[in-house]
Amino acid sequence: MSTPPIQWYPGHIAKAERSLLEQLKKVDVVLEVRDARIPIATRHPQIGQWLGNKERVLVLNRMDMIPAGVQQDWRTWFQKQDDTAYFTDANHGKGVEAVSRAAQALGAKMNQRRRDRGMLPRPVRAVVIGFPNVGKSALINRLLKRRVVESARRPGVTRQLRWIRISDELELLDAPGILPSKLTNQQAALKLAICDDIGEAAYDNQRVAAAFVDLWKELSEAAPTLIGSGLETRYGLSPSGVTGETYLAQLAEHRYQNDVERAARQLLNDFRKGLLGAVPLELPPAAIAAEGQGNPDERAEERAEEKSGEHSGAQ
Ligand SMILES: Nc1nc2c(ncn2[C@@H]2O[C@H](COP(=O)(O)OP(=O)(O)OP(=O)(O)O)[C@@H](O)[C@H]2O)c(=O)[nH]1
Repeated sequence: MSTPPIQWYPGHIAKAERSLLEQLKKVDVVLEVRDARIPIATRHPQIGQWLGNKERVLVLNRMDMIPAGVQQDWRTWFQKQDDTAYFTDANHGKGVEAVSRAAQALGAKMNQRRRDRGMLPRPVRAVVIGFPNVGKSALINRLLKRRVVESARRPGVTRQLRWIRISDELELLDAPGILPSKLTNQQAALKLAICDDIGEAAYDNQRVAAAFVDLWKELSEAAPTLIGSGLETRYGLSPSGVTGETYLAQLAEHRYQNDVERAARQLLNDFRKGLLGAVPLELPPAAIAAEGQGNPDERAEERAEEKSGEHSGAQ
């Protein structure tokens, strides 16, 4: 039997979960950050259970990495699930003010409840959580309007704990909570790996890059105008009619002296840097429907998965 494409280090996963649970104990509100390119895969299946009754604000970061029309379709899709998605570009501070206002509004609600019970109001305590590398530190720095947390390209750089006051109504833990990236859903895990949101895990670049091309093709068939022709434009090679594995071999032959590993790394890096265009790896049903294509069964499955997860915790 061949090895699975992604392998996690059990010690790292257990440690991430322990420190996340510690952080969650201290807060009233959770700012859950997901990657706008993969808003479904970056929803941890256990999130509802971890959040319990805590209020949460849903942030879809890296909005600059998907087309504006797809953002709008996701917004509508989340609204239909009785949820509100706040899109941000934490690198440039876009959309961050709205996230701050949403967290403070939840704080006002909390203080009303405190007053009703004869207690004094206090600032709401919040923490930013999400998978590795989704932009948590960048978002914290933007919320605080200064740099308190290291934001780096390598996953897994954030540590230690302090409260930082954003306003009279809101305090933030300066260290984000990192969601353990171990997922039983291999397709979702592959998307995390493609987007570099997987943290301390070992994976086979060539299998991940081939899976990326296969996914690209699948999405191109469902929504050609949204995915675009970034692969062909950048490498002079079209993925149509070949498997991801063959595409990678052709790319290696065409550009990298048959070095398939180098081709795989380059392909993944180019995507992660946005050099293949603003390409979403998951699409809301409306985006697919607008192009009159797609796989309705898969969409229904995604909807059901999101719904059951969002409602399993008392949110
Ligand atoms: N294009 C784009 N890049 C972003 C955005 N937000 C963060 N980044 C970049 O993504 C990388 C990771 O950002 P971080 O803020 O360190 O992510 P993190 O979630 O704190 O990462 P860990 O500490 O590894 O869990 C950095 O290179 C950021 O500059 C965004 O909205 N758009």
